[in-house]
Amino acid sequence: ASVPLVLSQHLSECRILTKAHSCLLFRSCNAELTLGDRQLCNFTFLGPYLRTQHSANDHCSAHFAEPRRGISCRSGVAQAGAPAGESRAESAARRDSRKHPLDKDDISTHPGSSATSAPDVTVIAKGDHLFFSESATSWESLGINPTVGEALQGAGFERPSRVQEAAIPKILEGRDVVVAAETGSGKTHTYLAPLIQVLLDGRQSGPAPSPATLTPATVASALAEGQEVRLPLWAQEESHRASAFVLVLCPNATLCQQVADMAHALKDPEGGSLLKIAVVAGGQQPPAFTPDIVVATPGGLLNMLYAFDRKRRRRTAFARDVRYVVVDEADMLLSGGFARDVAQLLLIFRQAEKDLSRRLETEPTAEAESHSPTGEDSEGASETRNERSWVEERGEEGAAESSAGGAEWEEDEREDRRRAQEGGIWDDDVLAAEGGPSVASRGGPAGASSARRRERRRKVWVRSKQFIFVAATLPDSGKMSVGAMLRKQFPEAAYVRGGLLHQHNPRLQLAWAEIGRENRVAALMEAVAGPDWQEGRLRPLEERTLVFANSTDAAKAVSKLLTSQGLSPLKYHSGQTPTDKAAAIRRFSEQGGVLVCTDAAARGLDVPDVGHVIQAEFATSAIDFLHRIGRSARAGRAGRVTSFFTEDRRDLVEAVREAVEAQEPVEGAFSRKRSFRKKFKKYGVGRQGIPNQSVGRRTVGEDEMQRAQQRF
Ligand SMILES: Nc1ncnc2c1ncn2[C@@H]1O[C@H](COP(=O)(O)OP(=O)(O)OP(=O)(O)O)[C@@H](O)[C@H]1O
Repeated sequence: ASVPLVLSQHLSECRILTKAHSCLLFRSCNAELTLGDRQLCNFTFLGPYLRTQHSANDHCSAHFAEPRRGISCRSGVAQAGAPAGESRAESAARRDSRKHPLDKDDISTHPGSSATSAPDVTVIAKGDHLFFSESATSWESLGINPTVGEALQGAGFERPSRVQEAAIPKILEGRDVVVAAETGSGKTHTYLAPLIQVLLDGRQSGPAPSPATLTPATVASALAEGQEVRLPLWAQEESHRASAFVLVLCPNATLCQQVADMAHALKDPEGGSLLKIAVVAGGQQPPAFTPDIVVATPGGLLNMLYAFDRKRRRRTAFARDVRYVVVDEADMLLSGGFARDVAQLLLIFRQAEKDLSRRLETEPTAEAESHSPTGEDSEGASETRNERSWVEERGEEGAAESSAGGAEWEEDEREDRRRAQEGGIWDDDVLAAEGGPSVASRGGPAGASSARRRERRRKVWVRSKQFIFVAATLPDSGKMSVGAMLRKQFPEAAYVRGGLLHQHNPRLQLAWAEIGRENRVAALMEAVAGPDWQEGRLRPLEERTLVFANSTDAAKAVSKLLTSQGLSPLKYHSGQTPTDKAAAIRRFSEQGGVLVCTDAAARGLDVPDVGHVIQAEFATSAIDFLHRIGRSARAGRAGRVTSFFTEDRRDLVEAVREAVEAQEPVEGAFSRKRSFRKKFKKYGVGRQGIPNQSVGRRTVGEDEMQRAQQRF
């Protein structure tokens, strides 16, 4: 069992590099570094890092003094990170010249997780369109334990997908990970499986490891080196391990429920769910139990955290106990209308980490019993786990409190939002001054003036939370792109990039047709119902069909049109209640047929065997195009797409089509929108009159039909 040891550029840090079983190594242990027969030093294994001040050369090996979990002894050959004799300036120049390897085509792993080495990026081979990993890859070989492995197999997942193969070991290492991979590649289980395992491990492991492994001295010296130190779950006090939970953020209630259902489907041998899962979306009350996984929309979560909570215990306990934060559909959640809410949440979580870090540097144990993420919860510190639970804050008591303390919480929320807006998670320099008042304890005018007195805070702190960002599209050009911001804010993150990221899936057959007002109804009906529809011979649809329109009105009009022709389409758009939307998805999954929808259904929705995606109106951006077509050909299946477009979308379609036909990423078209439409508006080209469309059968009045056509 040889484990390569990699020494970083300045030989101040060693990192154990293992492919398959890396997770098993991330236990507390002391080890020694030797050079030939000579012992160089003893060192402490801090999470994924080994730290030593000593230089070494090619013949270093690591010996673990304390066997853990069946690993008796492992050793390996060290490779110097920098060529012999290279000066600091030379190595810096070499580093700078390195391109971010997200663009590479072949499978390649770039080890190194410190800020001084190349980013760790795994790019799944471009030429390989398979969904599954090599047959030799098993869940076990990725570090998944038998409990979770059997649960995955029980859910029908015999072996990992390629994205799972690449990303699960990195997540198990406890590092921040960015997974950017094509639609339908299995990203949800990529984070669910390892995080469920880590939580189960945390619940089951025995007493906390000796505090000697993480003393203020070791922490301070590690931080003094200017490097990140991680405090993984295993290194924390048992009570904190027990209360740790996973948060998954998703853009809407449907996707929250879908993730929760996927987690629920992983069963223990008795048929029960492995963990307790709660969905927090919309105006829902917090769950009546203490969940292990919370799947939430940003707005729903903020509502829960800021309402009915006079003593702020819920927010404090939540920020302290959330140890794993997954941002699904990260490009959407970190930009546009969601950005403010998500930045505010991430700011609270990172502030909790920093406050804990401060305590670790001064207090004598691995985690101070009384640590308080936002520095405001002194009374909560001595409470037991159940008493501290954020769930306890729900219910009538909270509702009664709301009228008394409402203004205060609103003040808190305003302040947190202001900070998030000012720069928040995207600008560390505005984070709290060392030793200064906490985020949430600032408020009102006093808070504003203390904010002005903020000092520059050191950027290195003990990391106790793990952040995972997941996306099927990740715009990465320009300083303000989500990709660039993630690189800046999470410089140590490992990346996994799908081979077909931002590309059309070759298992999808694409058809394109420019339509005008005169032929659009016929074209749509033929695409949905087949060429015989004019003769009134409507056959039952053989494949699940999704029809996209660009607005709720257009979706209603298309739906009416299809109904008028004898079809019974289901609908999914933002004009419906959450219950109606959930019912539509359920029926579509169970019975098939046609679902007419807006982009509300474009992202993340996983309905098995959608055979045909029709764009009755072409997407307004290349990103939406990728998400829409990604509802088909999921998990290695095939599918087809019919895209209708009108003249005003011609340039966007051309840009997308060119990339698709060249089998290249469509990134170049990401910024193209409705330039033709804008031109039309600008130069005053009016709408054409709408000629009567002769359709095969009419069950609605002529006027109504005309209105429907006009909107579509
Ligand atoms: N290892 C596996 N074996 C078989 N099926 C799998 C496996 N992993 C995931 N799947 C299935 O693949 C489908 C797509 O998975 P998932 O929804 O996680 O994709 P995704 O990458 O998140 O897509 P999107 O970007 O569109 O959200 C799901 O039906 C899921 O159950």
